[in-house]
Amino acid sequence: FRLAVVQLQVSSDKANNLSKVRRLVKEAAGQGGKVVLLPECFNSPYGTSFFSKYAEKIPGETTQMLSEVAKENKLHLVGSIPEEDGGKLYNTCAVFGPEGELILKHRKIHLFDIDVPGKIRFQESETLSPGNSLSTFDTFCRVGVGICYDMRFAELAQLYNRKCQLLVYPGAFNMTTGPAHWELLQRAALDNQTYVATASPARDEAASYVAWGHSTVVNGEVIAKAGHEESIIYADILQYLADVRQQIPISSQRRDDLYAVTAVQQGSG
Ligand SMILES: O=C(O)CCC(=O)C(=O)O
Repeated sequence: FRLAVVQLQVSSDKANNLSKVRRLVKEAAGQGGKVVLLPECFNSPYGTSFFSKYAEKIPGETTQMLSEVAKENKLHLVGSIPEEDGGKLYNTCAVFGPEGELILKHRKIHLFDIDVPGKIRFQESETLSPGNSLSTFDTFCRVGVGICYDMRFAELAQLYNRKCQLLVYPGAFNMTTGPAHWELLQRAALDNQTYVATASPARDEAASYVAWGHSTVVNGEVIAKAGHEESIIYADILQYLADVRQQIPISSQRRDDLYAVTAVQQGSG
C-alpha cells in the first residue's frame, strides 16, 4: 500500500491549517495514498504557550474534520493535536479509518523535557500530561503509533516491532536535535526490521519553535525524504520486511534467557 506523509506548513491560523489539511490529504489520495500521516500538533504552532489555546476535546472541530476527510478519501488518517480532557492537556494522535471512524487515540507517553544549555530548553510537562498506553492499529499491516520524543525510547519500538510492520511518529524536531538525531533515530529501527515514518511540520524560520522538517520514511534505508518546505512524500510499503525478517532472523535469535524488554501494561491495540 502507499503511505503518504504530509509535511504541512503550520501557522497560527487554525482554520487555515485545517483547510490545507483537507486539500493536501485529497491530493495525497489522488496519488494513491491509503494511509496519510500528518505532523505533530498540525492544527497549532508547536510550543507550551499555544497548547491550551488550541486544545480541543476529541471529538471536536479538528477531529471532526479528520473524520470527514478520512471518509471522503477512503483512507486512514493519522496526526496529533493538543487535546483537552478533564481539565488536563495531552499531545494526542488520533487515527481515523476509511469510514470516518475513530480507531484510536495515542497520548504522547514521553513528554519532551530537555535542557541543552545555550541551544534549547523545552518543558512540555509545564502544560501537558503524559499518556499511559501503547497504541497499535490494523490497516494493510499493523501500525505502532508514537509521537516525536517517544521515538527516542527504543524499548517502545522494540515492543511494537513484535507485532507491527510500520511505526509512525508525527514529530517536530528542532534545529538543534533535528540535524543530530532525527534521521538516525528512524534508521535505528533497522535493528527492529520495521518501516518507520515521521511527519514534521514544514520549517517556519519566524516561528518561536523552528521545526527541522525533513519528514522521512525508512526501512533501514531512507526511502522517502522531504526537504524543509511544505510537501507530500510517498512510500510504497512492500514485501521487504517479510523477506528481511526471514533472511536475517533476529527475532527468533534473541537470547530471551539473558535479557528481556517487557510491557508492564499493553494499553490499546
Ligand atoms: O527529541 C527531540 O529532540 C525533539 C522532540 C520534540 O520536539 C517533541 O517531542 O515534540
